[in-house]
Amino acid sequence: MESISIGLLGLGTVGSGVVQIIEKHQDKLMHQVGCPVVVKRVLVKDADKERAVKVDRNLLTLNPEDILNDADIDVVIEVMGGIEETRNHLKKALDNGKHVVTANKDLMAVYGPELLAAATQNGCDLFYEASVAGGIPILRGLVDGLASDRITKMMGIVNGTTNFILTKMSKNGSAYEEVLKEAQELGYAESDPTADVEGLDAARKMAILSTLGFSMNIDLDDVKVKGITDITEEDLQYGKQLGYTMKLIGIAHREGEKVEVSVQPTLLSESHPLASVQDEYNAVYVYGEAVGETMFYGPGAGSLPTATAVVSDLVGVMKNMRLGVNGKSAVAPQYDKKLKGADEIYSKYFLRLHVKDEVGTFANITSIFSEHHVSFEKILQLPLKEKGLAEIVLVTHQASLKDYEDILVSLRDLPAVQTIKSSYRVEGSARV
Ligand SMILES: NC(=O)C1=CN([C@@H]2O[C@H](COP(=O)(O)OP(=O)(O)OC[C@H]3O[C@@H](n4cnc5c(N)ncnc54)[C@H](OP(=O)(O)O)[C@@H]3O)[C@@H](O)[C@H]2O)C=CC1
Ligand SMILES: N[C@@H](CC=O)C(=O)O
Ligand code: NA
Repeated sequence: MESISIGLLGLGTVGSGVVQIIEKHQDKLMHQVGCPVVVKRVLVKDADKERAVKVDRNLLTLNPEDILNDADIDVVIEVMGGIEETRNHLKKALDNGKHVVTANKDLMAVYGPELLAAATQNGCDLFYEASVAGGIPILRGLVDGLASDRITKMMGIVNGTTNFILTKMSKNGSAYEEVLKEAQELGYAESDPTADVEGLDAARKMAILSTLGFSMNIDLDDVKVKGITDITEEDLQYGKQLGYTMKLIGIAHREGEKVEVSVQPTLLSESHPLASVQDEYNAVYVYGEAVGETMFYGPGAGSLPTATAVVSDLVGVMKNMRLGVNGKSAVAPQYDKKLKGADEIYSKYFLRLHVKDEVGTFANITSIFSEHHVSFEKILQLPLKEKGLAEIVLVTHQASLKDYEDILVSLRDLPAVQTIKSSYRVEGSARV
């Protein structure tokens, strides 16, 4: 091969990083694959836009066909985002025999199986390491590093924006809106940050992780999702008081043939290794039957960290090109999808209530829990400024999601309960 020609879809935060790494690490790329890597065309929306990296204007195009139909382009790198239009672009690239590297978890969570099948049919590679946990090589870690093991549980902080927000709110008492704006300015957030803060970005990544980790086609719709927009300062403070730290955690748990996949704000024991993951950093805690506990840690967002994963995938494609084995690495899921029911999902829960401070309130509340065979790890009752009201904060022992949801229904019907202020899943045991 004289050189490898790249067509780049997008030249934003990640695309700019890709160009920088290809330029600055050209010697390492050449040493590994035996030929230079050349960015031949770059798709953008606005050719006159100021950019983080200098690119010859003659390389820029507003027409994706200039890349998708260019016979000289070997690999399409997609870092433009979006779903439907981008799906069509990548399908066309694969049908035209071009290998694809993408960072697009929105796309892979919804159309991953379809595009992977198209890649195999066309003898092309489709790699997407950057789509989950940015620069952390978690997908290769699962597919290659832990290929011999059966994964039982994965717990991940897989969204850098929300981890950055929760870190600043918890450590500095910063205001949510102010920190979200800072995350956007730093290039961590999606173009529409709703995907970050409502948990959808993390859910997409958990769907991709679970599909690979459990070898089961987990769709985005299978992932129960809640974001961070309802978290209050009181919740953060009570969590700290009880020995927990608030994180947006993706949980994927397999018991026998059945799995549960969810994303929610979670009070995590301060002693859990994930509790130390700060700012835009991500981490995925993987439990395997044979390997035991492992943790993959690193920057989950940002231009160069994410671009590192993208260009590393490009090296993987180029190595396969040299060996003539492109399009052969995708392994179809081994197991039929079987999801746990609410009566099979167990966790501890944090609950904060405002109640009437009168005789019998506490007894009525605790009897609802005992009717569902749910006991308590910790309970606090404190008076409120509002006359005649008190605040009850409790952490349950392990309870099924079904029992806990039934308890919440009964509490809402109890006259003594004025408001259910907040409820969170709890992972790990707090300090005594
Ligand atoms: N930012 C991060 O830390 C991470 C991002 N990702 C993923 O990487 C992808 C890119 O993210 P990011 O770089 O942050 O996004 P940006 O918004 O910074 O960049 C998107 C780029 O794509 C171009 N583009 C977007 N839509 C079109 C279109 N319809 N036609 C032509 N060009 C288009 C834009 O052009 P123009 O510049 O002219 O506007 C821009 O150059 C996304 O899928 C994201 O989810 C994954 C991991 C981390
Ligand atoms: N917006 C995402 C970017 C990386 O996937 C995040 O905050 O993690
Ligand atoms: Na990754």
